[in-house]
Amino acid sequence: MVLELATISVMAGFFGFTIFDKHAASEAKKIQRIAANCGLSVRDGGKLVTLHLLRKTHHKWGTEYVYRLPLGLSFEEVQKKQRTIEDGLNQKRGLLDLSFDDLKKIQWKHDLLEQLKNMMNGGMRRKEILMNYDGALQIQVYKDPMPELIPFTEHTLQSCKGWTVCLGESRDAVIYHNFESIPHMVVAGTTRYGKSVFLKNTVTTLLHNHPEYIRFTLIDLKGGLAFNRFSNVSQVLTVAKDAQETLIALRGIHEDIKRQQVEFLSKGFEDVREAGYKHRHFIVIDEAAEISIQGEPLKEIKLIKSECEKIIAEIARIGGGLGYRLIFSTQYPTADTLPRQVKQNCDARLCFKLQTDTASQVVLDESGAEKLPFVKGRAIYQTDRKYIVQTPFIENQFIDRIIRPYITIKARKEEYYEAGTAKQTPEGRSHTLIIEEA
Ligand SMILES: Nc1ncnc2c1ncn2[C@@H]1O[C@H](COP(=O)(O)OP(=O)(O)OP(=O)(O)O)[C@@H](O)[C@H]1O
Repeated sequence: MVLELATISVMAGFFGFTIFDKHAASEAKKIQRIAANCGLSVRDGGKLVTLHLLRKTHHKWGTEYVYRLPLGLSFEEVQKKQRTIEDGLNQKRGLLDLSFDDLKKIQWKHDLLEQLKNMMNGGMRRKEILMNYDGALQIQVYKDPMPELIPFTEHTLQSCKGWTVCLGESRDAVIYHNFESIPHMVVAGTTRYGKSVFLKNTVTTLLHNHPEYIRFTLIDLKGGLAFNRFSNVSQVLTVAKDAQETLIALRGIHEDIKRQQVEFLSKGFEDVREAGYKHRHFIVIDEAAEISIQGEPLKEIKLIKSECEKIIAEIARIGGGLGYRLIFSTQYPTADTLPRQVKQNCDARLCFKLQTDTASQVVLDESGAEKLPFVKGRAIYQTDRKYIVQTPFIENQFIDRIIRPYITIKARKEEYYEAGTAKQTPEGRSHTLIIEEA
């Protein structure tokens, strides 16, 4: 350390300045300067005013700056410039801009000039920022970027208590979602950013932790590939691969919900907890846009999809208290593919990178998901609070090892769920796919 400090001083002398120059622009001022330069200012009494620093707090992860916004400037406008502020903070215009933290990252045995040059170009460990607003603008500047890969391990599995699943690591904590507190979830994100992997994390965790009480209906409208490995798990009632199979499965669930509702009413139970029911039925839909009626040219399929949408909305609306859990995943979030009733009743949202601010608004009611970095597994988890998480990556071999004890070779699902013919379901129900115009 002494040697390092000495080297810094020698270098400082070499470059003809003092690194810890108290006149060096502070990060707080730099943010104000960037804000003013990129138009985050308003004219007030003939003067241009921008963010006004209220306080700053140092944390072990970095620094939080709290600013007052001038009247006439909204948080939304500031959010649009998040990337500009982040880029500005990572730009080193001169050695004066290097902080002590930057210098601590230097590897003294390697080419110093090369590393300094790299730092000046914003290279090495890039700083990231997160913005929030609660009457004042909070900008958290993180010293280090988040990890880009968090493996899903035995420890991840063991750490999930009750009906929780691990959503990943945020800046300073491991974040879990509890399906007992918030029964339904929307998962959204552009293709190849981690939705299916998260759904597999969830199914594996819940199966491992509650094999005696869990039931799954897996609706895999991307060809059945993602959930195929779960199809012979005895707790999986069906893996539906198209609109017809989905409707048959959903009708069965709908009948159960209605029956259970009547039973609860007659017995005076408010919900599953009061009734002491330990079973939970998870309905996981991967690529829900495939059952949206929007753009469906075939009349018969349109009727099927329309009924699917109605039942899904009903599950979201009344299923929670009866032990049903909906996970609704889509890569195309629009007002059509994410029905209002589903959105309103899904109080948890996990949103991977999206392409546009509009798509982010549909899922989160605010922009932000389009600004996530191009990192697979990076997502915004939103309930009444908001976190940025790196979701754990689960290997297929790991899943196979965990689910092996629950696999039974069942008769092919088509025997139960053949479209157009009445057959017995694994639960002994009889279903005929008759489509009627509403
Ligand atoms: N949490 C993660 N951490 C690191 N890499 C991940 C993570 N999740 C996914 N990936 C990588 O991204 C790839 C695509 O992930 P996934 O299949 O989950 O995407 P998706 O969002 O479901 O895409 P699509 O909508 O096209 O099906 C994976 O094969 C894996 O390589």
